[in-house]
Amino acid sequence: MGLPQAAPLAPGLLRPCCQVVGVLLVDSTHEGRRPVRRLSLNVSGRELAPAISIRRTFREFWPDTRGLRRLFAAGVVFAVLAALCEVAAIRLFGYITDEVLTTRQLDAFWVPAFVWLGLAALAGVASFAGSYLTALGGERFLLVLRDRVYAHIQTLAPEFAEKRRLGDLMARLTDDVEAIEELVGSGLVRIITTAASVVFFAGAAFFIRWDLALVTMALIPLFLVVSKVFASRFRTAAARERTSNGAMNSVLEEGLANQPLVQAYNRQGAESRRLHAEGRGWLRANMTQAWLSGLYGPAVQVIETLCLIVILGVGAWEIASGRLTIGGLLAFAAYLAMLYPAVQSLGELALTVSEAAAGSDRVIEVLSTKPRVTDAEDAVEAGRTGGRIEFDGVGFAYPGRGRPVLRNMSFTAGPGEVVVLTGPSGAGKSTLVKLLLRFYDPDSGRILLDGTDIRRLTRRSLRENVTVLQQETLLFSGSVRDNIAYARPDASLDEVIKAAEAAGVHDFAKALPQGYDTPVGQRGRLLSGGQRQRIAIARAILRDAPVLVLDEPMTGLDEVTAAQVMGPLQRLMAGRTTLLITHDMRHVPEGARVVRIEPVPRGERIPLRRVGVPFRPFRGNNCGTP
Ligand SMILES: Nc1ncnc2c1ncn2[C@@H]1O[C@H](COP(=O)(O)OP(=O)(O)OP(=O)(O)O)[C@@H](O)[C@H]1O
Repeated sequence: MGLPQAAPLAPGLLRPCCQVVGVLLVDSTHEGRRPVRRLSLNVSGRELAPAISIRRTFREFWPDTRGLRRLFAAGVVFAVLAALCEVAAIRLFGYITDEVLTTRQLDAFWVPAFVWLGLAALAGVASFAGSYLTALGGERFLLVLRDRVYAHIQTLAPEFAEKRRLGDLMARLTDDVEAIEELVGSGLVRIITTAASVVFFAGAAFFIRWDLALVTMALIPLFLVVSKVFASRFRTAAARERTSNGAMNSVLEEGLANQPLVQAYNRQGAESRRLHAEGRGWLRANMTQAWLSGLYGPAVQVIETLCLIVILGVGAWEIASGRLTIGGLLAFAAYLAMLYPAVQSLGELALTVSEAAAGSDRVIEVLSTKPRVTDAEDAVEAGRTGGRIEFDGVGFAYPGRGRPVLRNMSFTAGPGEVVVLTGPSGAGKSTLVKLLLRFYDPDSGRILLDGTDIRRLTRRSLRENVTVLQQETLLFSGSVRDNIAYARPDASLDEVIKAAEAAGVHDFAKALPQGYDTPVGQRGRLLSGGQRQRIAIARAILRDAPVLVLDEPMTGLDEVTAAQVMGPLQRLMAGRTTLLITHDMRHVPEGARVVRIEPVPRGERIPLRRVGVPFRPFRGNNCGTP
């Protein structure tokens, strides 16, 4: 968001002439640029954007413009061509004034008039081509950037997203990425073409009368001072607007995502008031921007008027003494009428650039977050394993938390076996799964898959061997078929139906309005809990991994539904290594081995993370078989 644009650079060749013919020769096209209303730059906290480094921004993102630089270069060339046409057209206007209007020689009118028309057409085409190519380059750059940031976030453990508010991450992937584009892509084109326009219009004015040009150029710093005075205030107002916009989006996102909770607890009024309070903050921030925009235009107009009055005064004197023609004066004034907005634009660009760099800081922060767990350099592909799991003296504390969650945890589970992990809430059962999937590595001990330490395997191949059925069934908003095939997008419809039959999905899916193509709604909310669970089981069957982790698979299901799910679950478990996390021993299959996990007592500490250091046992063991 920048200050209101004082005047577009290449709005058409007639504009300068209209201004010149007008009484005050003042550019009257000032319009407050409506602030772009985006998602927030900062949703997670109230602090404004951190310090910026433009050089760092270019170092980080310039390589992403590879393949697009020709588009940007062509954008510059066409925009510069359009500006040159403007320069030539103004010159023609001066010529027509002196050779046709003053002398009343109508014959001399036609040639310059047609050339002028030709220039207007050329400028129009060049201007169109310039803005189209720049937009194309800019949009493609955005695509590359967004893909890159999103792909990076996907390499980070789920903890990264869990610790942040969704709105904040969304803002980084949308607004902030856009801000970078405005600096490194189209912004750069704008800077170059605006600077070129300044040189052209100033050069043309100097060409007509260098001494007069020097006098009027002396007033240029006034524009820069005004821009500077307004810029800092505008930046603060814009940052505040983004912060309150973000807060508002967060309230909206949370309120809509938790609508059933809001309505069940009769909190509709409270949620509306929360939105209203944030909306008022947004309103205030926008009003500050509005009055700054409103004031900026007239302030600039006064300076422009002052400049043009000086030109007219000095010009009249020069004409009277025969050193300047009327056409020369009008062309001179027209060049200045084009030059001042261009200078002003440069001042505003500094603001746009600094704002854009603020957004880029937030994206760089994401990109510089390194995954806690990476593949070892000599990591090997696991291939399809037998699925034998061994936890060998595993100890773990979440980063930043001194107190360990797991301590000296040992157990094994082999193919065809069901190991039930049970214990009080918070004992660390789900943490075991995160370690098994290598979202984290243990601080001590090791986890083996078919006898190989999982730190020696690539994460991708390790995870291909493990299927997790989460406590909260996770579905996407696609169709029933999409959700089952998520496990293997290349699966045929027959394979999907086979998995669906084994999971008890087929009967209810057939009865849905569009069968397997019926949308399941946001997070599968158009289905019942039991149906969602069975779709998740079908997905797991289709995936066919040797290790299966069931995290409270019956949570939220009534007895009848739980019984319906039990059959498909047992089919799914058959022949696999199953870790069943549950508090509810009613659904534990016969012959299952039970491992009870106790919370680590308070006051127990864990040595700092030393991956690869031989295991040193702690006192006691928080794992046992009851
Ligand atoms: N990302 C995290 N960062 C820090 N602490 C965490 C994180 N996730 C879980 N914890 C903490 O680790 C402990 C164990 O959590 P975990 O989810 O493994 O327990 P659980 O045995 O699965 O509990 P439940 O039966 O209630 O699901 C808890 O005290 C929890 O607060």
